[in-house]
Amino acid sequence: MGHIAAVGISWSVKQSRLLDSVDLDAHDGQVVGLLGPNGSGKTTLLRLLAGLRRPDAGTVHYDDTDLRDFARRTLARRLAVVEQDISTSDTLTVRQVVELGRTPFRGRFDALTDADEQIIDSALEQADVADKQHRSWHTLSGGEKQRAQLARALAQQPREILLDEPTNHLDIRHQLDLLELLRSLGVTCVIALHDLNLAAQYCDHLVVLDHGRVAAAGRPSVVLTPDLVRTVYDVDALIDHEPTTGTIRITYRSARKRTNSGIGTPPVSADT
Ligand SMILES: Nc1ncnc2c1ncn2[C@@H]1O[C@H](COP(=O)(O)OP(=O)(O)OP(=O)(O)O)[C@@H](O)[C@H]1O
Repeated sequence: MGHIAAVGISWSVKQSRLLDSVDLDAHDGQVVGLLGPNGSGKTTLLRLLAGLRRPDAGTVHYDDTDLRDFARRTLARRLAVVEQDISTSDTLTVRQVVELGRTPFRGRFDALTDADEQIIDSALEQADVADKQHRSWHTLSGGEKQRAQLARALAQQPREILLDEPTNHLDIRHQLDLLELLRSLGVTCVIALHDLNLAAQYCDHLVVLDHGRVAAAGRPSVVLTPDLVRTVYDVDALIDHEPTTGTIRITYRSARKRTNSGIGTPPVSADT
């Protein structure tokens, strides 16, 4: 369960092609990082994977089922989406927001069951917002809202989760907590990320977009090369392995420094 396969996805607005023949494969329980500079097409691709937009070409399958064949409610019973723009009614409490995660499993006028309440309690705990559950949504900080949205997604007990930069408001402790939690769930995840080091540390597989095309895809150790970082991000980087864990480690160096002094070479003083 939980295989996402997108093949040959293209999408255009007016004359501009925002995605061009993009493939993305997320196997059961894999954490797939979606990387790329601002405007490279990450959010657009996630929206197409979520069925919020229809591709002009290509297909998306969840296990053996074409996304186009899912009833909305059936899809919502397996797929959770954590979007970047958090638009939730200000009048709700945090717990009420998280309760929304149970909507696909309830009749319109059904009360929450004890089992629902337990799932909600557990989601609030996992996302570390249990102590905020009775607060009004609008009183939360950006990072707390982001964690509460994660709790709502977890309350869906999804097989797959799509997350658009879920760590951008989080302090480092909560960034690590979130990625470790996602890894431990065994749920298939596609996560748009900007932090290449976190991607290297927590993702099984990476897809790097550049101007709407896949620039590279594969294991982090294969994908994250100085060449890739230079070509896609226009940044010079030193890439080595963290000595204790062996994880890929990226140290950024600006292109200007390289031009002046060369990578890894200290600037030459005028009087030497
Ligand atoms: N509806 C639209 N009409 C016109 N252009 C659009 C539309 N939606 C997205 N774009 C453009 O498509 C490109 C890709 O946008 P997208 O939001 O997918 O990028 P992203 O990789 O998620 O960027 P970021 O890292 O900044 O969040 C951008 O140049 C954006 O301006």
